[in-house]
Amino acid sequence: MANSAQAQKLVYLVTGGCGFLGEHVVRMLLQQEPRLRELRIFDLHLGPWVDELKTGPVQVTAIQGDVTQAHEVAAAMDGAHVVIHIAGLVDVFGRASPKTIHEVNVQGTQNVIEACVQTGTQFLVYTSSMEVVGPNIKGHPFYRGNEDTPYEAVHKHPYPRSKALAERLVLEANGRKVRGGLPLVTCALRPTGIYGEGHQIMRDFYHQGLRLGGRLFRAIPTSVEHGRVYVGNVAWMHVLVARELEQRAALMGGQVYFCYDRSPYKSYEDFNMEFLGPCGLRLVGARPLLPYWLLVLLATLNALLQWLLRPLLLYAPLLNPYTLAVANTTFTVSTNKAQRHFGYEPLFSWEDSRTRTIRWVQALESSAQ
Ligand SMILES: NC(=O)c1ccc[n+]([C@@H]2O[C@H](COP(=O)([O-])OP(=O)(O)OC[C@H]3O[C@@H](n4cnc5c(N)ncnc54)[C@H](O)[C@@H]3O)[C@@H](O)[C@H]2O)c1
Ligand SMILES: CC(C)[C@@H](O)CC[C@@H](C)[C@H]1CC[C@H]2[C@@H]3[C@H](O)C=C4C[C@@H](O)CC[C@]4(C)[C@H]3CC[C@]12C
Repeated sequence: MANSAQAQKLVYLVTGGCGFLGEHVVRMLLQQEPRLRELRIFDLHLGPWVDELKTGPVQVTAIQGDVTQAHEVAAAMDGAHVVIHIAGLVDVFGRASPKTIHEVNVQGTQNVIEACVQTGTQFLVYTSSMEVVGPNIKGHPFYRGNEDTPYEAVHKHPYPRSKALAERLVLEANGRKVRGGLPLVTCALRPTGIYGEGHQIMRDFYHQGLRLGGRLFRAIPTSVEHGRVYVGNVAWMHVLVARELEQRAALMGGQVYFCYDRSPYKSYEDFNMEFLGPCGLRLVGARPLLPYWLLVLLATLNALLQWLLRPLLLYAPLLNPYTLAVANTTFTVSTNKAQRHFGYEPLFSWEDSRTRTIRWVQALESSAQ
């Protein structure tokens, strides 16, 4: 989109801008936000691709930093009009300690909020998660619910707990006075399971299938629906919210929005096969090949092994008691709150999202050969 000089006046800060979702948000901002003068990409691990972005009309500033370090966040925030806070430890596999997950996801978010107040940044978009809601520890299904659907959100696992605490901090900060006396306007976006180019778990499933002779073995009943949303549509919703938050502060401030598109409702495994099937993998079994009690036993053994091996090496398989429980609990959303509040419509159709993801997996195939 042509950037006229007078329109380019805003400075955006994206934390976690080099991650799976972050990279898509960064690229979407450069394509779709004409008011951008400077885009600051703040991440613990900067990607080499960031340098390629520095040739355009928008000033792209890569900042290697840690959201747990308040002074680093404040320095990156100084002069920014909007912050999109994506950085987080997405760990349900026991790779990081509960303390570290809390430090990054909760304290890191608090540092972002305080940096907004100190520096005068007035608009904060937070990437929350469906897991703030559920599935809960009781395994209650959430069937095509929306932002107002009653549900007992009870968490024990460090990751969902941290996302729920962080989201609450963000929503409670809405209306606080920032430097200069204006109110902080915040909102939180809750993606369900994101898929698309760069999704590490999809990559893991693909490589697992290659190792097993092109086969994956069904573990989850086909009847269990799991909400999924294409990364490009999640990125688009972030861009749109960041753009509309100023004009619609009274309506959007302090609100949560599920991220959704027209991706079909399926079991987690059947949904993955939409992309892995065309790339030569086969899902064996019309129903789970093992009884649920045996899967629970195997998941528990994995957790025990992880604990025993931790002093020697990191053993973090996909199957553990938490991932099995989540995979086995229906959690889908059906809402139009984002459309009603700020005119969101998915930018990518299901067919386009599927094609783009298949092409990405196929590229993995060629790089694996
Ligand atoms: N992937 C999903 O299915 C999904 C679904 C819902 C919500 N989310 C949320 O979206 C956000 C991004 O998730 P993702 O899947 O892109 O994960 P990711 O791990 O690919 O990206 C996270 C990014 O944050 C950075 N980061 C981690 N710790 C940091 C720190 N201390 N300081 C600065 N940067 C740090 C990482 O380097 C990485 O680039 C997370 O907040 C996650 O909770 C993800
Ligand atoms: C080994 C089998 C049981 C296999 O089917 C396990 C799948 C399991 C690894 C995934 C099933 C559901 C996923 C989670 C869901 O998509 C939502 C999430 C919220 C987001 O904030 C972070 C990622 C995740 C927790 C996601 C992680 C993988 C699953 C548990």
